[in-house]
Amino acid sequence: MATTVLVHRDPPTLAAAVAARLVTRLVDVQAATGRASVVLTGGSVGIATLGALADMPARDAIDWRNLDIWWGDERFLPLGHADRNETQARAALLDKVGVDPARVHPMPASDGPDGDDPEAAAERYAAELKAAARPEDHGIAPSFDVCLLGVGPDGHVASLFPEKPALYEEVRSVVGVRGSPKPPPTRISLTMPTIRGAKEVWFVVAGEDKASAVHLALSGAGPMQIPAAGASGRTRTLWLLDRAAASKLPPSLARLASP
Ligand SMILES: O=C1O[C@H](COP(=O)(O)O)[C@@H](O)[C@H](O)[C@H]1O
Repeated sequence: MATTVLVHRDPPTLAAAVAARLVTRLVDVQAATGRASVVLTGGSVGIATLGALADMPARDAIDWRNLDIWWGDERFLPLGHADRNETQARAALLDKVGVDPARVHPMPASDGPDGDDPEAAAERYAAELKAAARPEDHGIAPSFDVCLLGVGPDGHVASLFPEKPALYEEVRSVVGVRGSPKPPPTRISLTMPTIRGAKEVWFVVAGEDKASAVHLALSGAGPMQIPAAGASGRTRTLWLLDRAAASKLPPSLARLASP
């Protein structure tokens, strides 16, 4: 499995580069198979990437109606809440392109059918993933074509935080998370085995406050301390960084993509 680190000048350049890369990858997969799937991330650079994609004429090359859209994690809040990753993704991109609503798979909200019960909501999402998994996926969730992941300053990915029980989950594809160190405290997250089932994992990370976590993840830190260290794609893992996030990496590891 190949790991590549690419460094871009600044957050807007990074967001535009990831958006362009996403167009190419999804178009290629759709040309080969007629469909594609992507897992979205929330967070600053994750949403900026969706905004950059919305602004890009090349977005029309994607067959939006044959794209399944999933989320890596969600803040467990009422539907339409401004802090939900879903709300932000819809505003930045999904409301502007011709997605098939049946193929957009938001994680449940805290005012949904399971009420304020994140574990039940996680089970509901797990059932949706299982129903979408095909025999060739060899698992209880689809083998996503691209899984986008932000990384927190503490090294968290999705809503898998250092040393928290969700990180140790080996069986379930989705878990409810309580007591998140980053607000809001209640969340839903894909588990590490589900993330690792993706064909490609792309970390998208900007900012100096992430530099230590990025360095530790890429220099052999344990995944219980730095969750990002435990996430990888089955065929490819890409670290897409801005200069500040890459500032603690040895030059031998990081290739400057936009000088
Ligand atoms: O809360 C979350 O944070 C992480 C990282 O966000 P960032 O703003 O530090 O880039 C994000 O990946 C996750 O989806 C989100 O729920």
